[in-house]
Amino acid sequence: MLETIKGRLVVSCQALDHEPLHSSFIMGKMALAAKEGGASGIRANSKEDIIAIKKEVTLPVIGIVKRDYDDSEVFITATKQEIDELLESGCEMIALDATMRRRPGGLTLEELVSYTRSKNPNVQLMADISTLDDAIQAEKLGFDCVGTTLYGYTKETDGHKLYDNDFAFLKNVVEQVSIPVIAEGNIMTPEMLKRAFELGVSSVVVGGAITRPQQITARFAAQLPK
Ligand SMILES: CC(=O)N[C@H](C=O)[C@@H](O)[C@H](O)[C@H](O)COP(=O)(O)O
Repeated sequence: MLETIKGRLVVSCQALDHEPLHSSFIMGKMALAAKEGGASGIRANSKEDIIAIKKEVTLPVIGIVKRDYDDSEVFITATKQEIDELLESGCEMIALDATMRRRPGGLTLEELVSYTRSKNPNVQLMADISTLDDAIQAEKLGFDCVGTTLYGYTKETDGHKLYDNDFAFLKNVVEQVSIPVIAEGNIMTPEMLKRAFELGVSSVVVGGAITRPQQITARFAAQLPK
């Protein structure tokens, strides 16, 4: 999958159960629309959505399962259960939280990587990181790529946006790791996508700016005359 999406756009088609477009059928059509618009890959949440998406497009899928656990802040592909669901979904790549935060049940990231590799060595692994240390650790653990997905979404990075200071964090990650870097998180415009590629990323994931109408509407509404 990494080769297929190199230099290309991945569209994240996700709507959680509290969002208006929450529906596997709708996410399938969203993926079809993204493909027609030029997407070379899809990022999707849950086995059900991935199966529905694969009925609509042949594009490769980065799969996650978002699930909250009482004993951990980790919610993206946190345990073996989510890995098993994604392996059943047929997605080409699995993305998992690769921060250093405690996982549910005390499972380590290394254990989860080994588990996944042992179950299906052909599925590529994407590390959703929030810090440079996460990225360096992910490379050491054998991830196929890192994504800046959680930058700004952890206690340590709260309040930051990927594009801050002309993508300073992204530049740092690209410089410090030798595996492909995928820019993901608050890529709001085509110009930002272009800038991310200029900084040397392998691919860019865009979600809300394309697939969350409530978010897009709010950005327009914010410009209404007072
Ligand atoms: C923090 C978190 O849960 N991010 C999720 C990761 O899968 C998605 O909700 C994002 O939409 C995706 O990362 C793309 O980012 P953006 O929607 O900003 O283009």
